Amino acid sequence: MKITLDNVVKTFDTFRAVRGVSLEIGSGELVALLGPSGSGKTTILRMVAGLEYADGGRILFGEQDATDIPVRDRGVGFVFQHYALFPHMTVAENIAFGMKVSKRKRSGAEIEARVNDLLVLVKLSGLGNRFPSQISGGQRQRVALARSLAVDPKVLLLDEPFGALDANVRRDLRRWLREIHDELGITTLFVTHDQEEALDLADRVVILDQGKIVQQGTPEEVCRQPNSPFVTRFLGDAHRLEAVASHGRAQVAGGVIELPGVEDGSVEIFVRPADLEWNTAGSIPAVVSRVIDRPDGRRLLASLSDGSLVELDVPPETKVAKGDHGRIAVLRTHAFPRG
Ligand SMILES: Nc1ncnc2c1ncn2[C@@H]1O[C@H](COP(=O)(O)OP(=O)(O)OP(=O)(O)O)[C@@H](O)[C@H]1O
Repeated sequence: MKITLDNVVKTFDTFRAVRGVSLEIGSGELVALLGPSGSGKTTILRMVAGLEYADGGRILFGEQDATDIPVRDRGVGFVFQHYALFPHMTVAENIAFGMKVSKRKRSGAEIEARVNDLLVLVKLSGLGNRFPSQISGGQRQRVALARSLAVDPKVLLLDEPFGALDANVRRDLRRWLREIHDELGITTLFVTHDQEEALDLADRVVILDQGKIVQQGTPEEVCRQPNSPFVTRFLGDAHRLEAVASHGRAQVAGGVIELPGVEDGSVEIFVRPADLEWNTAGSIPAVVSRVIDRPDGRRLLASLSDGSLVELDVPPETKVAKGDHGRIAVLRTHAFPRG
């Protein structure tokens, strides 16, 4: 089922939470809405679900205006971070609930078979008789997903479904969600404020700020070609330098940064830790002010001659210590004219 948002607006009292959002989610696509707190992600999801009404623009399910489709007929499945399971029902009863109250009547045997299939799908076979208090947080979210899938939704809406879980469980669950999505092919809209989660999971990432879409594209497109300082910073650690570009290069902190294709004038330049190399042939002099060891390498905090501090990653075997003098090579940058 394709979903189209056409210039959708939502105002709470006088506050405009969603300011003219246009977006198409293709049939079978997995799209992440990514943005800081308060950027309007949940409000958009709730409007697609029919839990909130847009006061401007249109939302289409396929070719049909969603306002003409009652909420229960939209074929939408939800999983929310705090959408608790019914505590007095077993896992199997929780999954069966939607089928029992659905307009479409199913026999007891049919429901039981479907619950068993879903338990296999979410890798919880054998746990159907447990109560929610007897399983882990990650398992509960898998039950919540199984419950939402039970009624064969055409669209799946997920609002920070793994938000309350620890980092390792989150990573496992999002890989698993991606596998389930690939198997079932349900059109999915996923809300998160976690960049890594969106980039890891989605076919397409839609970045929101203050109720507006500021960029959308594949994870590769938004990472490699962020279109603004906001997106560059929001997607990950980035150090900001101010400089004046001239003939495709700029003087920065006692060195030179190449800026191919950048127009002459005042620019802000962003560099990520992986964009920099600790290299005797580098152009920018620096002094190591701290070394942080990590499982996959070492992160250096290096001070530049202008007093700023940049972070860069070096291989784990690199011999470097606090106070060492060296040079930094800049491998790539994101530069924007200063308005
Ligand atoms: N029912 C409401 N009444 C008034 N204001 C609301 C209501 N719901 C949301 N808002 C406001 O609309 C803005 C967008 O909220 P929304 O929950 O959509 O943001 P979000 O991007 O999902 O944020 P978060 O990541 O914190 O959940 C916020 O400023 C919020 O305070």
